[in-house]
Amino acid sequence: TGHHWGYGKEDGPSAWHRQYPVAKGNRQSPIDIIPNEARRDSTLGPIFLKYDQCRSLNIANNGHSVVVEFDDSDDRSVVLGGPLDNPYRLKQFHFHWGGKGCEGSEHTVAGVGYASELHVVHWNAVKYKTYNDAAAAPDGLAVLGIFLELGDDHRWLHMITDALYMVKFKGSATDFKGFNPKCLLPSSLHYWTYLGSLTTPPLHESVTWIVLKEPIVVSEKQLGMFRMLQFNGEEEDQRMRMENNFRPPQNLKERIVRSSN
Ligand SMILES: CCc1cc2c(cc1OS(N)(=O)=O)CC[C@@H]1[C@@H]2CC[C@]2(C)[C@@H](O)CC[C@@H]12
Ligand SMILES: [Zn+2]
Repeated sequence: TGHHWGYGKEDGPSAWHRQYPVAKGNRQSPIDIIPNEARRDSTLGPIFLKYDQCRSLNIANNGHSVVVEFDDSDDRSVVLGGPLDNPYRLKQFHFHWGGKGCEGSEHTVAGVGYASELHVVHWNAVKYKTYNDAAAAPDGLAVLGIFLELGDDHRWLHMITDALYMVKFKGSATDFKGFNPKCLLPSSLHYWTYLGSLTTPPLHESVTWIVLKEPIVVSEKQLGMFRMLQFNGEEEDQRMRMENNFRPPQNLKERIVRSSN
C-alpha cells in the first residue's frame, strides 16, 4: 500500500517531505542542542518518573526499530513535572543507533552525536482518549530522550539484547514481562526540553521532548547486538541489517531550548 519510508538513499529522511510535507514544518525533531544557547528556566522543576508499577508486555521489531510496549490502561506508570502540565502515561520505549563505530543518536549536543539514543514514550491520557489521538495533538506526547555512549557493559541492557534474537525480522514480537525502564536511566535527571515532533513519519508535531543531559554507558558488544536485527520481514529476499535508523538534526526555526536547573 503505497511507497513505504525507510532510512535508505531513496526512501530516507531527505525524501520523507514528499509524502509527509510537515517534514519541513516549524517544530521538527531531532535538533542539535547547543548547551550555551539553552535558556536556564527557574520555573522548570524536576521531572518525576513513576515506573514502579509499570507492566511491560512485549518486545517487537516494527521494521524501523525494536520497541518494548507497556500496559497503558491506567495511570500506573507516568512521567510528571518539568515542562508538563499533567502526568503522561508510559506507552513504549525504543532505540535509534548507527553502524559499527559511527554515530547513531538523533539529537546531537553542540554538533556531537552519541552512539545511540533511547526514546521513552508517554502520552497525555488526561486530555486525550487514545494514544493515537494524543500522537496527533500538539501537547499529546512526552518523550524522554536518553543518550547511549560506548564504554563498559551496561549491567541491565542484556535483558533487552538477550531477547533480540526472538525479534530479528520485521513483524516479529515476543512476550517481555517484568522489565522496568528505570534501570536504563542515568544518575542525573537534569534535562533540556523543547517542543518538537515524531522523528519518523508521519512526523506529527506532537512531542514535548525531554532530553537528559547525562548519557548511559553501554558496550560496543551490546550495541552490536542491535545490528543483528533486520529491517526486512523473514519472507523478504532482500536482507537489510537494521542500523543507522536515525533522522539527522532539523532546523530549530523560532524555537528555544530550555534547561532544567
Ligand atoms: C513517540 C514515539 C513514536 C510514535 C510513533 C512513531 C514514531 C515514534 O518514534 S519517535 N522516534 O519518538 O518519533 C511513528 C508511527 C506513529 C507512532 C505514534 C502513533 C501513530 C501516529 C499512529 O496513530 C499512526 C502512526 C503512528
Ligand atoms: Zn524514536
